[in-house]
Amino acid sequence: MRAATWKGPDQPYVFPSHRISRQLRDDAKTPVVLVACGSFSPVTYLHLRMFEMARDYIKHQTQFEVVGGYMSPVNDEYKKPGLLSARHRVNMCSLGTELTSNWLMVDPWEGYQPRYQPTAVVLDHFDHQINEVLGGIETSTGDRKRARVMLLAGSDLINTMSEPGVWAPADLDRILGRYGTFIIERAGSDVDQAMETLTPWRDNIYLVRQTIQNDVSSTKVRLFLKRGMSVRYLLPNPVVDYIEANGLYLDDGPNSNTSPATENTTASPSQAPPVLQMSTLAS
Ligand SMILES: Nc1ncnc2c1ncn2[C@@H]1O[C@H](COP(=O)(O)OP(=O)(O)OP(=O)(O)O)[C@@H](O)[C@H]1O
Ligand SMILES: NC(=O)c1ccc[n+]([C@@H]2O[C@H](COP(=O)(O)O)[C@@H](O)[C@H]2O)c1
Repeated sequence: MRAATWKGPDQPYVFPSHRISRQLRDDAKTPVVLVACGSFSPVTYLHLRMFEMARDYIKHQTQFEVVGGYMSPVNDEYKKPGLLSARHRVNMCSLGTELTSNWLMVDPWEGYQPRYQPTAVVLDHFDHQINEVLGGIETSTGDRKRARVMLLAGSDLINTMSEPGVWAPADLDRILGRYGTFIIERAGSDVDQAMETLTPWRDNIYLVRQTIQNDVSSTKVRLFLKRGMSVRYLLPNPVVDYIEANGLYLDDGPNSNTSPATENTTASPSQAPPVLQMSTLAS
């Protein structure tokens, strides 16, 4: 197995690139690398499925060609409720991607940093690694094309982009103007309203509808685990085994009374745990 296990910030960092397609299949297309930023505490099948939905959409409806996909688990300093250490989250994402997919990877870089890294900085990191360090993607004639790094996110995340104080305006301009995003529709998040505020960047925002609705969330999974209920078939089996072997999520975990922190900004009220979901399960 080639799963990148957590080595810790003291070990030399190596950018994972073992599953990047280094050559374009269709020279006319623009290579794209999908990057999902999030807590992944723990990673679920829905997180993995987001990449497949985006790849199908890209294949059938755009002039892009997907050459790689990454999960980037957020730094511990994000301090969101239920956020387990980056070590465990990276290990779980590695098990989930390496054992269930042939193209997805996990980058531990965010977790290795001494502090929280805003999403714009994370996308800059990927852009640098793929286009400067690796030199982009080769065409059939041996030329090299820059890959577009694009954010992959659920519609709840895009909704926070229209809320004051959560994202620095310069960061939004970099994320949506320079990079762009694929948004996976999420039940309960009205994306149309958010899109109105984001119209300056609408050409760089692609909305992917979920034709088979799946509303698994990490919050619900954590609640099941805390109550001793099964989460099998909501997450990849190796991740379930890892959680059991390490006795994870048996209590509320770290940051249970805090809101997530972002570098430049105040925390978003919408990032608090979903009260409706909690109370629905609390009977
Ligand atoms: N059911 C879903 N539908 C669409 N997008 C989702 C879904 N679950 C998670 N995502 C997206 O996956 C990314 C990472 O999510 P995150 O790790 O915060 O998962 P989560 O399940 O929302 O976590 P939590 O329940 O802890 O808030 C975010 O962009 C989020 O919008
Ligand atoms: N200002 C910012 O860069 C900013 C604001 C809010 C969320 N985020 C990112 O979005 C992701 C959100 O993850 P959660 O949905 O788990 O809270 C995290 O990776 C976080 O870093 C970034």
